[in-house]
Amino acid sequence: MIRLEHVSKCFGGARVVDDVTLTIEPARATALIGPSGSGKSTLLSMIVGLTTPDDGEIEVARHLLTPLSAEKLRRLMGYVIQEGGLFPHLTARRNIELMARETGWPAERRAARLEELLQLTRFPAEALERFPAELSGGQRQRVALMRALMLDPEILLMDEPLGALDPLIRADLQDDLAAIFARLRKTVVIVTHDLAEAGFFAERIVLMNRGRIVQQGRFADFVERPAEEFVTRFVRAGVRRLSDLPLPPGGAR
Ligand SMILES: Nc1ncnc2c1ncn2[C@@H]1O[C@H](COP(=O)(O)OP(=O)(O)OP(=O)(O)O)[C@@H](O)[C@H]1O
Repeated sequence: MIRLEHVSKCFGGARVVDDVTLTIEPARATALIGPSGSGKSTLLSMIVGLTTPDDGEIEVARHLLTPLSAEKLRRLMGYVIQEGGLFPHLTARRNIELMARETGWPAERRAARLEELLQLTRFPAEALERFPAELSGGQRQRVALMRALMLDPEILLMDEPLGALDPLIRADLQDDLAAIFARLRKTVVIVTHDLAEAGFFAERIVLMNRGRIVQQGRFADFVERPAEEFVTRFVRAGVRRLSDLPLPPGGAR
């Protein structure tokens, strides 16, 4: 479980995360949505301990996140940053194995875990020796996901993992990611600015605007009980595209 209590962050005098209190339930996916600049990435970066809040408290797996505890707690979290963040001078294999090598995993253990991940993400083994620039956008995202999952963290944080992909590859990866989330049953927080995508991946959706949470709940709550005019507008903009998406595993949206 992840718990945020009255968390705020300012950059250059602007409050980009403003008094956010939020509980993220374990073993399920939560989508963090909102327009560009609403503070989603900053919130994720604070949860993973890379950005320090100015105010408030964050607890990860019942441990208080502090500059001292951050490094240890980060081991519980796999983090996929926007655009994947792969090291361009390392092959796909080296990118994926990076943390396991640093942690001192022997070669057999790394190979066994890599094999599981290749199956999970449907990544072709023969592409492991390629560099990120030699992979397609969708393959790069699969590599970034494998890297985040290598140490089998309890929590998976993904910042716009599908943002830069063309629509067909995006739809493929949406299907695969939804299936992976359902299979792994990890605590997943996925950032998107797309309501349709949020509804596809996550039972629980948290909508942010200007650094604040304006509403949280299921997709239907946003449609049937919008908390304010902004939610209605956001839903209207998103719903036009929702009918284009396949149903998630289990059927209901
Ligand atoms: N390191 C930083 N220094 C200064 N300003 C920052 C920094 N990081 C983020 N900001 C600002 O904070 C605000 C929120 O940014 P953030 O990236 O968290 O929003 P977002 O909702 O994730 O947006 P997007 O969907 O475009 O990624 C923006 O105005 C951004 O310019």
